[in-house]
Amino acid sequence: MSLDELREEIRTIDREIVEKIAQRTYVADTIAQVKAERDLPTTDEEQEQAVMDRAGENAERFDVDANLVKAMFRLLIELNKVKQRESR
Ligand SMILES: O=C(O)C(=O)C[C@]1(C(=O)O)C=C[C@@H](O)C=C1
Repeated sequence: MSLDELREEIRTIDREIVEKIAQRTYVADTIAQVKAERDLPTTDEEQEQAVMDRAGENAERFDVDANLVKAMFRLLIELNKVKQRESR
């Protein structure tokens, strides 16, 4: 494969990553609506721990750095919490 072809592959993957982040954010927005309707707090620490544990397991499964993957998920969770707080 040429350098251009490899970079084209990266370009496609990068777009897919952003698409998945958008999908995750959309679902989290929907969860936020449900929590607001039920007067539940925006933060659910047990759920956050479950997300982080899964992130670590999936990192191991796909042989990527667990700390890096967990840092990314921590950021995604924090972004959702900021959004959820703002929408109340
Ligand atoms: O599952 C929820 O309750 C969410 O709001 C989603 C989410 C997440 O991004 O995974 C965000 C904030 C919560 O503290 C826990 C998890």
